[in-house]
Amino acid sequence: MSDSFSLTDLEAIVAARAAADAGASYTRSLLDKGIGKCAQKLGEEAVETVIAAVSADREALVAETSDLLYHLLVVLKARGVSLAEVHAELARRTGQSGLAEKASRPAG
Ligand SMILES: N=c1c2ncn([C@@H]3O[C@H](COP(=O)(O)OP(=O)(O)OP(=O)(O)O)[C@@H](O)[C@H]3O)c2ncn1[C@@H]1O[C@H](COP(=O)(O)O)[C@@H](O)[C@H]1O
Repeated sequence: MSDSFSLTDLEAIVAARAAADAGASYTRSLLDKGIGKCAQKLGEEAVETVIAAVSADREALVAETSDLLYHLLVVLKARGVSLAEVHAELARRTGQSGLAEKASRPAG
């Protein structure tokens, strides 16, 4: 399973669990607390990922990145944004260097 498991699979799990009973699902209980709590958890996991990266703890970095991606998908679900929209934006950006994009921005 892990070989083919993707963020799209996790997005589908989050969507299914959003319709579950809050007592049986962390996802549903988090969504019930509102976008503020979902976003707070995302921020916490981002900080924990940064700490794992800086401390060069490879195992922790994998674990914290997994928490971060899960909580990102919960926030996207809370805001009704699909992973397909994110994929489309990433695809739109391919072919342009990040440096070229930065240079094309208005000064300021
Ligand atoms: N990938 C995850 C995942 N990653 C992290 N977490 C949970 O995120 C929570 C946050 O971690 P913390 O250490 O901050 O926990 P905490 O202090 O208890 O959290 P809060 O009380 O602050 O919310 C933990 O309870 C983790 O279990 C996840 N919960 C669910 N999933 C996926 O979602 C699926 C559905 O889960 P349920 O919605 O619970 O059925 C699971 O099978 C997984 O595939």
